[in-house]
Amino acid sequence: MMWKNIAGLSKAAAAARTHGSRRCFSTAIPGPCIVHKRGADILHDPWFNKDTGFPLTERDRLGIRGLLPPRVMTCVQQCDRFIESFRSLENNTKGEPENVVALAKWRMLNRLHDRNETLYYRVLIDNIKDFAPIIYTPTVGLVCQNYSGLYRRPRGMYFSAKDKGEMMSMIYNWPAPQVDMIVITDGSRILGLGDLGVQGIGIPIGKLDMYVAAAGINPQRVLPIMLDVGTNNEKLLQNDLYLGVRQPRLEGEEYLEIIDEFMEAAFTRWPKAVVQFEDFQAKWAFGTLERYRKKFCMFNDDVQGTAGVALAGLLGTVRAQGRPISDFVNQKIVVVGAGSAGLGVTKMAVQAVARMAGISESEATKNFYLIDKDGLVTTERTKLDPGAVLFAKNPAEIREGASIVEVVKKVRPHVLLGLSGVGGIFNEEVLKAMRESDSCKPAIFAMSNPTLNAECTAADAFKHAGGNIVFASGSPFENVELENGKVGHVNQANNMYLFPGIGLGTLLSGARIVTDGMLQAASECLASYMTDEEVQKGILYPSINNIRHITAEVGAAVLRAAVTDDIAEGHGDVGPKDLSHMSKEDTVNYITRNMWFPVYSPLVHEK
Ligand SMILES: NC(=O)C1=CN([C@@H]2O[C@H](COP(=O)(O)OP(=O)(O)OC[C@H]3O[C@@H](n4cnc5c(N)ncnc54)[C@H](O)[C@@H]3O)[C@@H](O)[C@H]2O)C=CC1
Ligand SMILES: CC(=O)C(=O)O
Ligand SMILES: [Mg+2]
Repeated sequence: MMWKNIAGLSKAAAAARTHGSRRCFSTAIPGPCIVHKRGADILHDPWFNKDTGFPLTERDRLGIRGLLPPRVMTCVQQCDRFIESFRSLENNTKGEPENVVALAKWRMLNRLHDRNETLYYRVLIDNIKDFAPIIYTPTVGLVCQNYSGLYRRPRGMYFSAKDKGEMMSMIYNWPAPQVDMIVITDGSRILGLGDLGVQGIGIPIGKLDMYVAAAGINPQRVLPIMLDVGTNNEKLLQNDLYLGVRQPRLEGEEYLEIIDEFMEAAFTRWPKAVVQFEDFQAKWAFGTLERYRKKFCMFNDDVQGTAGVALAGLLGTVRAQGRPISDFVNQKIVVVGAGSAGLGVTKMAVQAVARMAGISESEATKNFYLIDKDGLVTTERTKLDPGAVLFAKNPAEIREGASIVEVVKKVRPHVLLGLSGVGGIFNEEVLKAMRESDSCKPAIFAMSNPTLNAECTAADAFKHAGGNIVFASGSPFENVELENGKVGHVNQANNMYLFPGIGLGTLLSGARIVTDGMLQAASECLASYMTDEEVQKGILYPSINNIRHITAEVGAAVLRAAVTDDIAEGHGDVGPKDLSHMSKEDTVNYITRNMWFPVYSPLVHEK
C-alpha cells in the first residue's frame, strides 16, 4: 500500500472502537485449567491463585477449605477492593515526594502481580489509563534505577557470561511449557536513563505486561529476559547491593557469542516464539537486528516499533494541517537524536516519502535534518555513523554541527521531533523559534522517556511555541488548558501503540520472520485509525483505553501483510490457506478471539 488509503476510520470501525477494551474479547465461560498441585501450594502459585475467589466446591476439591476466609468474592468485587486500597494509598501519600508515591504505587501493583496474576491483569486491563504510567513509562524507569533495592521475587530469566555453554539446558528451567512472546534486553540503554545493567529487567517485564493487557497474550506464555553481560555504569559497579555481574560490559565477539547462544537456545525450545529486542545501545540494536532478522522471528522495538508509531503521527500532522496525505513529501522534519530510535524513525519516514513521491531514498532525504549530540549531521562530519550517512546534509546548506535553534530558525520545519534522551533540550528559545515554522500547525514531538528526559514538557511547548501546535510526548502529560479557553491536546507517541500488535499479528500468522511489509502495515493501520475530526483537534493517537481494539486492528494488518508476503505458515489449527481466505474483518475477529482475558478458570487437579 502507498499510504493512499489513510482517510480516517470508517464509521463502523469508529463505532466499534468506542465500545472500549472490555467488548473486544470473548466472555464465554472459560475452559478448565489442569493443575498438578493441591492445598496451600495452589494459594502460593500466582498463576492459579484466586485468593478469596475460590468457589466453595473448588476449595473442597483442591484441599484448601479452611485456608481462606469463608466469604467467596467475585473477580469484580476483588478488583473493586483493590482499587479502593489503591485510592486510599493515593490519599494517604498526598504531599509526599512524587518518586516516593510512584514507587509505593508500583509496589502495590507488584505485590498483586506476585500473588494473583489473573486479578492483577484484570485490574490492569480495566484501569489501563491509570496503571500504564506505573508499570510502564515513566515509573518503570524509576523502578529500574532502584531495582536492586526493590527486588523481592524473581521474574523472567537471567543469562550471563558465566552461563556460556549452559544456555541450551538452562532454558528448560523455565517452568512454562509454551512461550509465545519473549522481550529481551541487555540493560545498556534503559529509556533515556543510560546503562542500568541487570536492573534493566524491569523493561521486559513492563513491556510484557503491556503485551498481556493490550494484545491478550496469555501471561503464562510470556518470558522477560535479561542478558547480563556486565555494566559500564560505575555507580552500579561500586554498589554493594547491585544484583548483576560486577564487570565491565562484554564487547565484540564475546558479546555476540552470548546472545547467539541465547537465541539458539530459545528457538530450539520454542521455535514459534516471537522475540522483541528492547533498549539495547544503538550499536547492538542495529547489529543484532541485521544479524538475526532473516534468521529468527524477531524485531527491535526501539528501531522498528518507534519508527512506525512516529510515522503514523507524522502523517497525522499532515492531516491536522488540513492537507492531503500526499503533502507528507513536502514536510520539513528536524529529528534530534540519531541513535537507534532517531535513525529508525528517519529511515522509515524517508522510505515513505520515496514511495509516495516515486523518487529514490537519497532524493527523499531532502527535507530531513538530523541532529545528534554534536549538532547537525553533515557530510563534513568526521567519523560519520554509517547509519546516518544517507541523511547527512551538504554543509553548504547549513554548517556542520549547527545547534537545534540554528537549524530551526533556518529551516522553519513543519515538525521538530526529539529522540535524544536529553530532558529540556527543546528550551524556550527553540520552542519560540518554532513559531516561525512554515506550517500552520507545527508539530512538536518530545518522544524521549521517562518524563524528565522529555525534550520539553507539554505546558512549555504550548506556552512558547503557541496554542496552534500539535504535541506528542513519549511519556504521558496532562492536556494543557490554553489561554483562549481551548484544550491543547497531548498525544502519547509511544511504541506501545504498535509493538503488541506487531508481536500478536506475527505470532498468529505463524511467520518465521518479521518483514518490512508487516511493519509498514502496522504503521499504516495506526495512521488510519483516527477520524478526521479527531486529527483536526490535534488528537493523533487513540486513547490508551482503546489499546485492545487498536492492537487487534494492528495485529490483523500485520497478519494480512504476512499473508501478502507469502510467509504466513498458520498457527495451531488455522493453516496458511485459512488465513489467506480471511477477509479483513474475519482477520480482526480471528485476532480478537485469540486474545486472552483474565477470568478465573475452574481448576481441575491431576496428579
Ligand atoms: N516514545 C517512544 O516510543 C520511544 C522513545 N525512545 C526514547 O528515545 C531516547 C533515545 O533512544 P535511543 O535512540 O535508543 O538512544 P541512543 O543512545 O541510541 O541515541 C541517542 C541520540 O541522541 C543524541 N544526543 C545526545 N545528546 C544530545 C544533545 N544534547 N543534542 C542532540 N542530540 C543528542 C546522541 O548523539 C544519539 O544520537 C530515549 O530517551 C528513549 O526513551 C526510544 C524508543 C521509543
Ligand atoms: C518506549 C521505549 O521503548 C523507550 O523509551 O525505549
Ligand atoms: Mg525501548
